Amino acid sequence: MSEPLVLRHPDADALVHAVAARFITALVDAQSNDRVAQVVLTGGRVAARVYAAVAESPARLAIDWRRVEFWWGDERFLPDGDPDRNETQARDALLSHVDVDPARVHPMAPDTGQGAEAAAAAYAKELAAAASTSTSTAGTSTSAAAGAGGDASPVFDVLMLGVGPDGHVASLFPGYPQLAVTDASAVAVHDSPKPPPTRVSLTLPVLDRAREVWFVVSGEDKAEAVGKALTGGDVPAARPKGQERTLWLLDESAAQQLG
Ligand SMILES: O=C(O)[C@H](O)[C@@H](O)[C@H](O)[C@H](O)COP(=O)(O)O
Repeated sequence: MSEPLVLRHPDADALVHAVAARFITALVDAQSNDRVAQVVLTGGRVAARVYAAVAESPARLAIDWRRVEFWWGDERFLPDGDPDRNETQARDALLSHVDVDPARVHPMAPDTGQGAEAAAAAYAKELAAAASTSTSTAGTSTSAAAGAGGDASPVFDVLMLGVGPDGHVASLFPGYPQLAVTDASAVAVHDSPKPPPTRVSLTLPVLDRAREVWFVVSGEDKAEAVGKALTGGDVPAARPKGQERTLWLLDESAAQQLG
């Protein structure tokens, strides 16, 4: 597990474009090792700006988008196409603008009446299936990472996370039971303090399975959560760590409690 590296940016615009450049470079680097790049997207306003900046960057053409596997760290459990879904946001800002392989885009299921628990179980199976087919041979993704229980998943190259003012990441909220789940890769969340109330989220063991975990945070309303997370405070954002790197990518507003 890697210790956090904090990178500060003058303002939100600089942060968004620096993260977009880093995202593009990370995908190019992963593909230069003859691997399918595995990325986990997040929701939220900052993430949407990063995706749009990637879509606008001429450097995006350096990526073979058909050899990028897209996952989500969490999803708002809403009907398909709902503008508040993280999938809708990512498709509108980025995925619809580059030549992705639809078979390599793995959204969490929308609300079709089956319940969030079924959606979480289905995603866990999808992650496990991807883990079982991941090999180190050329042209496919990285070696799998089998979890202790039902939390197998591929090894992700980049896992992006936003952070809430309460220190939540993905849809893992302070004091919620999902933080303690270690025998499943995805869980349903009910009564979320951040609307909508029902969500699906990856669990902490899976978030830790990324080579790099990136916290992308902007705004003074996040400063307290950032300060707590980086000083061992009891917030969910203090927990995820990358296997190789853990980056806190902040604008000065979000970093103001770091001194
Ligand atoms: O579904 C969600 O809402 C996100 O996954 C959530 O974890 C988000 O990343 C943070 O709440 C930050 O959101 P903002 O960037 O909009 O503040």
